[in-house]
Amino acid sequence: MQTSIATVSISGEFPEKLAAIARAGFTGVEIFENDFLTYDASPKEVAKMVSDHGLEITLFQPFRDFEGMPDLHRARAFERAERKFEIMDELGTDLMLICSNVSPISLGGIDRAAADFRELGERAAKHGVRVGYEALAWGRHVNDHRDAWEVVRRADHANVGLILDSFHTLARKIDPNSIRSIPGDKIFIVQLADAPLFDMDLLYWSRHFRNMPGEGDLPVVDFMRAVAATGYTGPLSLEIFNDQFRGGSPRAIAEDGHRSLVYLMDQVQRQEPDIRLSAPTMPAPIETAGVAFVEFASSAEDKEKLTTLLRTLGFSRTAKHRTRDLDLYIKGDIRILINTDGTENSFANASYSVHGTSAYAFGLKVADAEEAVRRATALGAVPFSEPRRSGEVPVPAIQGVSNSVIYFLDDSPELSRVWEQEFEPVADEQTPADTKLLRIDHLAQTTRYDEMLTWLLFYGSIFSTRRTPMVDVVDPGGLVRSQAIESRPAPDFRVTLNGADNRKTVAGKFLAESFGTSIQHIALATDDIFGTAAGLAACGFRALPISRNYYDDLEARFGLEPEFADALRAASILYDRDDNGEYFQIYSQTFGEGFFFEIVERRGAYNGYGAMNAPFRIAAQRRQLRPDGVPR
Ligand SMILES: O=C(O)c1ccc(O)c(O)c1
Ligand SMILES: [Mg+2]
Repeated sequence: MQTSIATVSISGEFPEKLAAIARAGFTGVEIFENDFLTYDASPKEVAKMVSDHGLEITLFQPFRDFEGMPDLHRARAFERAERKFEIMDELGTDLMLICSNVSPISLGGIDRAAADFRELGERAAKHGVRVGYEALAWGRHVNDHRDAWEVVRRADHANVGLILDSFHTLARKIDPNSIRSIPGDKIFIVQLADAPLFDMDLLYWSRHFRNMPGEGDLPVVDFMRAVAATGYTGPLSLEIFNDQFRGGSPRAIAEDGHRSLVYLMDQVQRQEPDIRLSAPTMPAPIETAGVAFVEFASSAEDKEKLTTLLRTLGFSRTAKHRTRDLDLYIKGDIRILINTDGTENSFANASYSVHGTSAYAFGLKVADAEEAVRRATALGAVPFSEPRRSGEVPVPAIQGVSNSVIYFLDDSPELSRVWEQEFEPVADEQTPADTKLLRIDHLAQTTRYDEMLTWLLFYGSIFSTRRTPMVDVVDPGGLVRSQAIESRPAPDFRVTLNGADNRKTVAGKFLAESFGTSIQHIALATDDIFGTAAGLAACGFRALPISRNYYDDLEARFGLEPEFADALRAASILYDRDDNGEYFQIYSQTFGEGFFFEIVERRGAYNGYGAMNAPFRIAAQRRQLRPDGVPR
């Protein structure tokens, strides 16, 4: 599988772009003419830079306003094209993209366009190059790949072919299956891009909001299945115009791009098993059966606040590691580890030094832990391992969001032994009451807004998941965007990703002051919220106090019985309801730089996260962080 990406997709200067593209594993690059024109080097020098990176130039583009021009302009268009053919010779590439004409003076007519392309094909042949015709979604006369194909078919020249671009086809809602009848050898290159669904001017949408396949809402997999059915075996080339990517990290964007292509082809292969694709093979998307544990990094002095908080939540210290300073707290099915191991080469220790006390790792229950790592690494994730001490079980792991670690546990004899083998039980003081906590409902990870797509793609490609729509959460300090990813078929593993733009929001402050820790809160599930509230009170838990106004509004909004509203208010329980069921939430006070626990009960088939309640939670947290409401 030849992978390629257009230079426009990546930020930075030309050399930086090329380095990032090569490093991410692409074999080819589309030279976007402007990137080349604005860079001060001869075509030969650029050719050398590209080949020094082990890359091939798959395409030179775009050439605009060529076909169907009135006479005088027509001659000029051919002269312009020939000048570019000369440059292409020095660049060492043989394919140029011609996008459909947008000029108001251009004349329509399929046969006129075909005649122009036939003549251009003749000239291209003399230069030993080929030209490909792409229908821009906003082309003046040609804006549909089916019409572009008809032009190419009628031009009937070996050096003239079709260029498909998923955005142009899918943005216009053209059935991608119309591609299946095009001969694969007449498709000269395939450009791929996804985009979030917006009802917006096509050109503006395309130039600013494209994103990597799998990051948006377009049916790029269906598009690519149709392309694969034609027998096309040429490069898959990303062409992503995105304002955020232009300013992003060249390396991260290139890595996301490569992951998106590998993931796309994996999906195509699974859905089109009869087509032989040269895509890497890997295990199927990982199904997860929930969070096995969350591990905090801390120090002997610092851990007290956390252990106190855990005790008020009804946890007790159940076991300790046989050779490390690592304590295990259990409540229900929830396992929390506190790692205060000060060994110099321990990742927990390094993590604590940078971030302070924080949840730096979690473990997921899967069917086959080794296989999970194999899929993740096939998709570009980095395996994680640490020096082991004698008696320690090697638990397969990968690096996760922002320097976190994801471990995988399965029921194999070796891995299912890990708790008994590595930990010895301790007789701990029991908490005074049962808080009825059962399991981890979800993990909430905070990232910078511009990294959200990276992590959505990370989880979405490796695991079998579904995404909920993105919601805006208003913090007085700015907007925080939140999107949940849930395991499929059963939503046993849920992550909410919260993207913070600035450090004035509660989420942004947490991110800034913990130097990029990701897990900001852990939601624990109960099936008896009022029983839990009573247990928590007996354990000395102090809930985040919620304003009276909230409850008055709640009562009115849902028409609650006053006694029920009073019960909610008395225990600082937040409430939500939709057509599927009900949701109850209790928040802990914040800890450290803004970490907290949440306790939730889902009744019926409620599947949300109480987004409507988030502003009230945030306001309450801001009151706590500083009396005047501004987080320090
Ligand atoms: O936005 C554009 O003009 C443009 C140019 C070249 C392309 O290949 C494309 O898809 C869009
Ligand atoms: Mg294109």
